[in-house]
Amino acid sequence: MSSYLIAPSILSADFARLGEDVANVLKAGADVIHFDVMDNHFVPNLTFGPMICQSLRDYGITAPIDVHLMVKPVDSLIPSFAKAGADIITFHPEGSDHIDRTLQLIKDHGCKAGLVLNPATPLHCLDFVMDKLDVILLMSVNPGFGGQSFIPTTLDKIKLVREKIVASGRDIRLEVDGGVKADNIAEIAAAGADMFVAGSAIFSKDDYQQAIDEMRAQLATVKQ
Ligand SMILES: O=C(CO)[C@H](O)[C@H](O)COP(=O)(O)O
Ligand SMILES: [Fe+2]
Repeated sequence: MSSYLIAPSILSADFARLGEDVANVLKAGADVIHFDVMDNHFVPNLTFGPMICQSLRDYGITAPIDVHLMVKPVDSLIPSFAKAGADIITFHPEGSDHIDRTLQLIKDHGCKAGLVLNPATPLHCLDFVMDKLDVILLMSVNPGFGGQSFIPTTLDKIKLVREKIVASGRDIRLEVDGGVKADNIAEIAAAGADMFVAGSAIFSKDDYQQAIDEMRAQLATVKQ
């Protein structure tokens, strides 16, 4: 399996000084910036769009930006996020009328593409698009808010998705989002995840580096 990636979710960052906060979390050792886009329709909350992504690039953020689209419909936002500097774009199958077409649209715009499955969304929608997936994101909370508790049944789901990825023979990231903390990250990795979104567990701490170091120390205990 490839190396572990830690992706702080800026949902819990300080929006009044976002560029500085993102730069600080990267300096503290984050690998990827997770960018939660909510539309107050697909999920009951409203966040930010492509202009903010572009602002982070203009501020000088060069790290990969992982855009998690919790919107419906999804297609019309993809070209603007690609233009604004997204590297990875993931969406929920419920947000697209034509999942294969949306994945292709993301790839045609030069980004890595992924599907996001809510805790109760079954795995079958992955079956005929594995060849187009760069990332599979499993939600370990119901989407819409940071600071929720990890739903334990996600661990079995991670194991099943890891089996599917191995069977596909492809290099697909298995990302987990929601309630990830230093005290459960090892268990999540042992189940088969290799990319970890953490919002409140990092941004609520005064010392981001200590929070990320603790997660990496836990990951180092996992047998691969
Ligand atoms: O997609 C999300 C919520 O819909 C967020 O990425 C996620 O909840 C991160 O926050 P936390 O680590 O605090 O749970
Ligand atoms: Fe997210």
